[in-house]
Amino acid sequence: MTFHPIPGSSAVDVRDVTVHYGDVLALDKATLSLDPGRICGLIGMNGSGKSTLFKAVMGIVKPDSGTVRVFGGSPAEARRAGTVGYVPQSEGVDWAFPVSVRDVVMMGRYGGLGFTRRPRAEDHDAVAAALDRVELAHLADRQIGQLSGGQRKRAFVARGIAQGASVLLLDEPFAGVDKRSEATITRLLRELADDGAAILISTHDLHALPDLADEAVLLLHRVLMHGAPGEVLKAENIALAFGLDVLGRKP
Ligand SMILES: Nc1ncnc2c1ncn2[C@@H]1O[C@H](COP(=O)(O)OP(=O)(O)OP(=O)(O)O)[C@@H](O)[C@H]1O
Repeated sequence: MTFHPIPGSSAVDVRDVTVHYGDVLALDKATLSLDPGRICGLIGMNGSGKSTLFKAVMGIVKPDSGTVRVFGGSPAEARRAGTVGYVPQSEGVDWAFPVSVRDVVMMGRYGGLGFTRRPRAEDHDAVAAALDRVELAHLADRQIGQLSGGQRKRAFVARGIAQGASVLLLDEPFAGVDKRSEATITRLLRELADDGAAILISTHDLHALPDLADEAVLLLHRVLMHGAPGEVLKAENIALAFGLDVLGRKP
């Protein structure tokens, strides 16, 4: 693979990034950087640009202006090299697709090569280890759609683990997820961060954030605020991002 990380650079560096879809402004000079070993919660209302930010970090959406760097290099190359892992929103996945849980996790091993390469012993070992880590080894042969919401998320986290991603992007990982899966995913993410991964999580679950994240970002097309979760989650700051008064005061 042709990805060459630059030592000492941030895991993710998004600088002054603007993205339009036609006339719709999705990101407006968004600036954000994230270091290895850190978990960052991304908070913003529907349509505030969270998924677009993820797509920019994956090199799938090209900014109109501004720059995105992953470990100092090109985001698309980082994704193709397996450096960036993605746990999609449930809505974005075709759950009827005829693949097993093991197949989904194996996809993390193929990178840009597609399915033309036969898995080697080391690929099988990495997949088995990742399934163990998310506590899904016993369900490896099930079709992916035959898992609960939380188990599906864990399967995609396992894909990121199997590919050895150093940047993990999770889009609403706790939506429709039972408490056990939430606890497993939270514990795993902390372990992955302790191993040096940089983790960006979009979530509407504001209560879970202080236990989950080291830092938080409020997004409303722009980055309104980036800091410690306790500070970012203050009612007046949340009100700014969501355009409402969460304390119930009259404007
Ligand atoms: N492919 C697209 N074509 C046109 N407009 C788009 C497209 N994708 C996103 N948008 C628009 O860009 C803006 C940002 O969308 P985005 O999906 O990034 O927000 P989000 O914060 O992830 O929302 P949600 O919480 O609902 O998932 C929205 O106004 C959305 O309607």
